[in-house]
Amino acid sequence: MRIDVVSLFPDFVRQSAAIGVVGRAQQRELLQVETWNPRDFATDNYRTVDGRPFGGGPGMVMLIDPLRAALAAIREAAPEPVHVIYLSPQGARLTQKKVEALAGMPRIALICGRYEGVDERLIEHEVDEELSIGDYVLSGGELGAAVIIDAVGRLQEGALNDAQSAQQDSFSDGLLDCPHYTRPVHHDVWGGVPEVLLSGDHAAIRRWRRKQSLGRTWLRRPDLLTQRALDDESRALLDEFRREYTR
Ligand SMILES: Cc1cccc(C(=O)NCC2(NC(=O)c3cccc4nocc34)CCCC2)c1
Repeated sequence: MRIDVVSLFPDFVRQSAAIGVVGRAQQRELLQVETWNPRDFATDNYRTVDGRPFGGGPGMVMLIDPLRAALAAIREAAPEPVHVIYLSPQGARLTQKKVEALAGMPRIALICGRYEGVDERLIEHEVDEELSIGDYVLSGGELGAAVIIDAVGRLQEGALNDAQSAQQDSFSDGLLDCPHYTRPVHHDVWGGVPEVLLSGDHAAIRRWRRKQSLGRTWLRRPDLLTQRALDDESRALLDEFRREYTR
């Protein structure tokens, strides 16, 4: 999969995609991330990329033409069609379901806003969808691009090892993770590790972890539970957790 990113801060995007799982996916050519700076497509001597907003008011708006020229260069760089995403607080909230859809595409382009954003006509004529990583104020869309690159990159076939795949699967079935513990078995200040994890009874451990995931999801993110049906075993485990919890 190829991801092209349009950003005034290409180094940030490139460096964040060069580490860890995504960095290795790039080295193994499971993923290709290219960055494009609109400033390189500005035609005036000052390499202008922003303009004053019509209607007045504070701040600047990113100009259409440098962005449009960068997108044209992106399209020309490879034959496959490009799905163009503008990272924006006005976008639909990014979900794992959306990430999985994007991960199956041959190419996506990510446009990162700065200043007050981009000229609306660029969005109307060049953008296929707007996506948001959350409801808070950011300085630019680059963190959104980094999130998409990571979430989509790790889903490329062969990118994850078994441990990482297991972690991926646990959230992918829509639940929060269970608690994790490591040595020491007894900590002088914080006590011990749940006995079942030391028992070697792998069926009981699996059951305990599933019950913890269900219980923590119920306690902390009940909204995630309404989005998915639970099979009989999970329903029984959650009921058991809830009975113990309210005791
Ligand atoms: C709730 C709210 C209301 C109004 C403005 C803003 C705001 O933060 N405006 C600033 C910009 N924000 C983002 O790009 C951005 C922000 C948040 C999530 C995102 N997911 O992708 C890109 C995202 C837009 C132009 C430059 C940065 C936020």
